[in-house]
Order: sequence, then structure tokens, then C-alpha cells
Amino acid sequence: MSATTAQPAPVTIGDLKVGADQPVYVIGEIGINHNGDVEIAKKLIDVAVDAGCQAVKFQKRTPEISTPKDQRDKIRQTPWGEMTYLEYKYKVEFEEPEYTEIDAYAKEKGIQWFASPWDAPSVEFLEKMNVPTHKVASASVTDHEMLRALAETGKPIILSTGMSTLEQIDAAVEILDTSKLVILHATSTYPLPPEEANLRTITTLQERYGVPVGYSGHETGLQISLAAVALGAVAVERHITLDRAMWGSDHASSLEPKGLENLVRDIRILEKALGDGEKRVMPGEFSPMSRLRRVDA
Ligand SMILES: C=C(OP(=O)(O)O)C(=O)O
Repeated sequence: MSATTAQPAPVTIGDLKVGADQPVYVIGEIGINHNGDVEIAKKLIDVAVDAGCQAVKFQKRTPEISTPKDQRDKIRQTPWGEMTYLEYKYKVEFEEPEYTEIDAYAKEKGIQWFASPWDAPSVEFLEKMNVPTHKVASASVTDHEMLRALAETGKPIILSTGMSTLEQIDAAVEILDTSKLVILHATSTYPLPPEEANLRTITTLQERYGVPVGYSGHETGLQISLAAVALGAVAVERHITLDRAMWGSDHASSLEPKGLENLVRDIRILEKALGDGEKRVMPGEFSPMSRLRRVDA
């Protein structure tokens, strides 16, 4: 008899399955860490492939819709000079030519790519790019118009839950098809202090929604993401960068290439180490047992 309880069926994303008894689905979140440069995006795809991630992720916005009205005219110093926040948002936004290049490059490298749309037109854009899944960023949990647009795509959805109450998540889940849903536990504090990680929420979400649950991390270092896997996270998403000192809001709390490589290496070790929960004598124990255990005891 196995000690493990019944697990929800895995969710199929492209040619991969995400769920219990599957390799942890590791997503390198490029986000806007490409700083508007497709060559940086391609280097980050290489970093994710070399580390052993199954996917990279971007963020797709229609800036005049997704940028909060009270933020648009704020002046920012940027590598492109002084500009409004809205102008800056356009600078780091990829459109069809860049995503076509990214799509071809990711296919050539054998890695999945998708994005979090931040408004309904971006869902339509990503659908045209034929992505295998869509991610809901924590900021969009309460954007029911966009969630309905996502549900209509019929694609599997990865729903992040930072900044959200259980009631807000209930309302989001109500709109989505739970047979194609992966939920990510997240705390949207950048960088995330350990005392706000609340990793046992992974179990709370598993029990409440009965779908595969993963983790989207914003901490520095690897321990919290690894603990999430030990607690049953079936997917892990981390921001990635070429250099944490690069200009931009997300670089500082991102993993550099070596950190990502170590994370995936350690996740693969944990997958093996977690086992199935069934107590049995392991093959490697027979020899020590014959040396150490008295047969007459
Ligand atoms: C911000 C995002 O995700 P999360 O809420 O998981 O950090 C995103 O996917 O764009």
C-alpha cells in the first residue's frame, strides 16, 4: 500500500505533462529582463536551455491598457533617456517581429515559450503566436474580463496567486477550466523575505482546488524554491537575468545563469529523492543490513 494520497491528473502543456509523478516543470521567467532587446532574450533562452528548464516565459502588454492611469505620466530615468512610465513600457514591449524571432529560436532550441498577457488584446496576440499555455500573473487574478478571454482559448492556464485572498482565487478558478489548470503559490514581495513565503499554502491550494500546484518565487537564493518542491510543487518559476546588476526593476531578484543551473540540478535530485512514500527496504540497504543487523536479534 502506498502512503501517498490520490493526486490530480497532470495538465498537458504542449508535449509535456505538468503534475504529480512528472518532472517538475521549470519555467525561466524572462519577463521584461530582455530590456527590449531580442538578442538578450535569445541569450536568456540559451541560459534556460543550458540549465535544463522546460520553458521560458515573457510578459505581453498593451501598455495604454495595462499601465495604471496614475502611473503613466510619471517621469523615469532610463537607459534610453528621461521618459514617461508609459513610454518606457513601450520600449520594453516586444511585438510580432520580435516574438516571431523568439518563437523560431525557442523551437530550434527545443524549449517551450509562453507569456502572461496583462490585458485582453494581449491574449488575442498570444493566441496568434500559438503558445501552448497562458500564465495569469498575480496582478491579473481579479481581471475577470481577461480571465474569461483566457478561458475561451481552451488552452491550459497557469494561475499565479500572489497578492490574492482565497476568495479572489475562488472567483478566478470559477471562470477557468479546472481540468486544464495549474495554480502557482506566490508572494509578490520583491525580493521575498522567508517569513512571507508561507510555503505551506501549497498544501492549502492543493486541498482546496484539487489541481496541480506549483510555485512562483521572488526570493534571492534557491532554498525556498527547493523547499517548495519538497512540499509538492509540480512547477517552479523564477525570474532569470544575464546579470543581476543590469538596469530594470526585476533583475535584482532574478537568478543569474549559474544560480538557475544549480536550481534545476537540485530540483532533479529532489525529484528522485522524494520517492513514493511507500516504506520498504531499499536495494542499497541489503549489504549494510547483512553487516550491521544481528540475525539472532
Ligand atoms: C508577474 C508575473 O508572475 P507572478 O505573479 O507569478 O510573479 C507574471 O507572470 O508576469
